[in-house]
Amino acid sequence: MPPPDARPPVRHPDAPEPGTLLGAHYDQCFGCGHEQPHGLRLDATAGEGVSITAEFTVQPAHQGAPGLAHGGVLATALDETLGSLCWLLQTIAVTGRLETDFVRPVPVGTVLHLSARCTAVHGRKIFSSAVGRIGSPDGPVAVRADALFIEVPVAHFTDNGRDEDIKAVMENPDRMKVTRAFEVNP
Ligand SMILES: CCCCCCCCCCCCCCCC(=O)SCCNC(=O)CCNC(=O)[C@H](O)C(C)(C)COP(=O)(O)OP(=O)(O)OC[C@H]1O[C@@H](n2cnc3c(N)ncnc32)[C@H](O)[C@@H]1OP(=O)(O)O
Repeated sequence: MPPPDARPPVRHPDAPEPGTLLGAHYDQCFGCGHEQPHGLRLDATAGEGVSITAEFTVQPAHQGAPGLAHGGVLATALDETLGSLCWLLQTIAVTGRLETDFVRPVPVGTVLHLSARCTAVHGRKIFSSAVGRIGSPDGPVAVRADALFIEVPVAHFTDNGRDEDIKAVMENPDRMKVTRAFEVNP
């Protein structure tokens, strides 16, 4: 829960307009990267205020039980959607805590409609919530989550990421949309 002196989130003046398809922040991201063969390839769209909508289709590679999505995959979809809120805050942040409720089983082939909103900001801490619905934006709730993201410097990635992957991004910054959008210079 946000502390009492947390402030409401403020949409950054340079945030993408509502309705803008955000695209992958990194082509190898398991959540949104289009070069990641078994990833979720989640497509997120900027909403009003500090909110996001996103969709992903559950593939056979995402199974846990036969014909059903793995819970970890569903948590990833929530995590990725919540992470996309950073575009609207124009902040670089990572998940510190993700509390997930699995409400209904999600069959393979389902289009999961996700929505996320930032609820409060306190210093480096970003509080947010998300929900995933089956089949349509008004469909039955399958999963929901509350999250705490923590703002980090770029050094979080350059100091900790595997060298060859960091080097590959530095050699071709277009592989990582974030480096362009936030004018990050690793
Ligand atoms: C070339 C490169 C370009 C890079 C361009 C950028 C790319 C952008 C990609 C983004 C990608 C997104 C993808 C999807 C989102 C993921 O999945 S991100 C991946 C999963 N997450 C992680 O790997 C994070 C691992 N954890 C950590 O590194 C560290 O624990 C953290 C989260 C950075 C926090 O460490 P810290 O900076 O030392 O902060 P710390 O002082 O401990 O905590 C700060 C505050 O947060 C609170 N806090 C911290 N953790 C927690 C927790 N788990 N529960 C409750 N409170 C907590 C603390 O109590 C503290 O509160 P206050 O005292 O200020 O009130």
